Amino acid sequence: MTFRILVVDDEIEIGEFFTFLLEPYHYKVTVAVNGAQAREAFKESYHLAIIDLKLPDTDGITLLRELKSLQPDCESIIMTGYSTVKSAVEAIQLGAFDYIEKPFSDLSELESVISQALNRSTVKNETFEQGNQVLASVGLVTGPSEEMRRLLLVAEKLAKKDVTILIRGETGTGKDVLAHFIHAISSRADKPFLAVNCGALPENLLESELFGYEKGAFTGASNQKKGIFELAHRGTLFLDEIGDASNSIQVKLLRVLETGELLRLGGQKPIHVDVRILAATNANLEELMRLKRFREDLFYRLEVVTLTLPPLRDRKEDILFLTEHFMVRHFPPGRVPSLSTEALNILKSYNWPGNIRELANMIAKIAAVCDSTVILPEHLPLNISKKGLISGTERQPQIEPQVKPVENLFAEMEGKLTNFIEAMNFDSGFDLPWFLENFKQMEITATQLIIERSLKEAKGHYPTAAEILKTTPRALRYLKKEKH
Ligand SMILES: Nc1ncnc2c1ncn2[C@@H]1O[C@H](COP(=O)(O)OP(=O)(O)OP(=O)(O)O)[C@@H](O)[C@H]1O
Repeated sequence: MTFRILVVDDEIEIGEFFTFLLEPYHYKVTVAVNGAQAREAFKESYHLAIIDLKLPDTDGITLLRELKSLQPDCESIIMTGYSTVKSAVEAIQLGAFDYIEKPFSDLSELESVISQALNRSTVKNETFEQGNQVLASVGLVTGPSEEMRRLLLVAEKLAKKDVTILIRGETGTGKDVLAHFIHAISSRADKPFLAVNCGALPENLLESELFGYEKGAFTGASNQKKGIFELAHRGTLFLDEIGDASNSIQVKLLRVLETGELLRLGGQKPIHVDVRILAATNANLEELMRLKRFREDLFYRLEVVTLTLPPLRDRKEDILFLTEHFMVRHFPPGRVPSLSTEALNILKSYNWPGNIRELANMIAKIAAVCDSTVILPEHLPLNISKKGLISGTERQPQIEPQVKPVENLFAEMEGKLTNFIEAMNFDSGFDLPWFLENFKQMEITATQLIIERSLKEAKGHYPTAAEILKTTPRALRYLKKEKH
């Protein structure tokens, strides 16, 4: 079979190059040097189109769209330079098979991408198989949600490219598991994957954790220690909660990202590191940049490509799948219950501020107390069944709240707390009484903040404030005095 290939690039040499590269395979290569010629060429049918993103009279994305609508079976590969990687990702989302970066440094890789694209129907299944196995090995479950499927497809393509990826999404949407997936499917899979939570450690500890230190760099530095960047050499480093990194850490991170070199604390000699960076955040980095709390230069370095995980409330079709997965995980084997339609409907109408983490925790709690063979609405926690039922039975459209519901606070705090506690060092013990005492202090602070807020709303009028807080003026005065 003779494959017909269309190459669209304004550099004549590129067209000549592909003709030279592909003719020995007896492929028929047609070259177009601009959009007009490409559109003329679209009158013929092709098995594959290799399209440059930047063209004098149009752009590759527009051509790709037109080609997809005229010849849906024609595969496409996008050619891009470093500055246009973002558009290449958009092309993959539009259904392009892959993107290749110019200048071409590895001809065998180029040939391999082309032959994979030409054999897509068979290769597609293999890639999917591989993707599925890796998904299972990192514990990433997904259901029929089209948005997740597309995101994972793009993640899988990008995983192989070594580009820096910024993973965004609300707390508990699976940023951490997605980072594991990207590493596990990348060419670095057999090298280390190390993660550091930029919000969990005080600045000086984070700095020595990331960059290491030389002997004598500070009191207590009795030995030289490698930082996590060095330990992740040739592997992947996952910078979680990047929005929480201090300014000085941001400056140092930027230096490593720009130069590929770091200095240990107290060190003089730059150390070269080859690390693929994945970063994650649930913070509004644009807002942090506006407030000058996040550096723009670091932001643009990190978000070469952004993958945004949808909140669970926007992928309700996955709820059944995820719930069943967590039931299998948390219930004893042979005693995994089924989920009643009523309970499922409630889960689908709840808005899941803590996303998949909240769903997983809920199932774990049910598993601890319930030995029914069917999960019914009464087995669900009250806060979920009440909210779910209201929006479910009244069939109200799910309107995104303009103001944050208090459940979001708890879900976000639980997320932070889980990450923080996972990152803590228990080597020298843990002072639980001190910890609990501080926690009580937090309760006092929260109470005062809420009282102040309600008094502000009530313009200082205690009875109104008490009404807002569903308490009595007397109790309010008492709390205000007592908890100071
Ligand atoms: N697609 C998924 N399949 C199975 N489990 C998942 C999935 N996504 C998330 N989880 C589970 O939900 C919990 C939270 O996931 P993860 O830590 O990746 O979220 P996150 O977005 O990084 O949260 P945070 O912003 O709070 O750090 C974990 O227990 C994880 O195993």
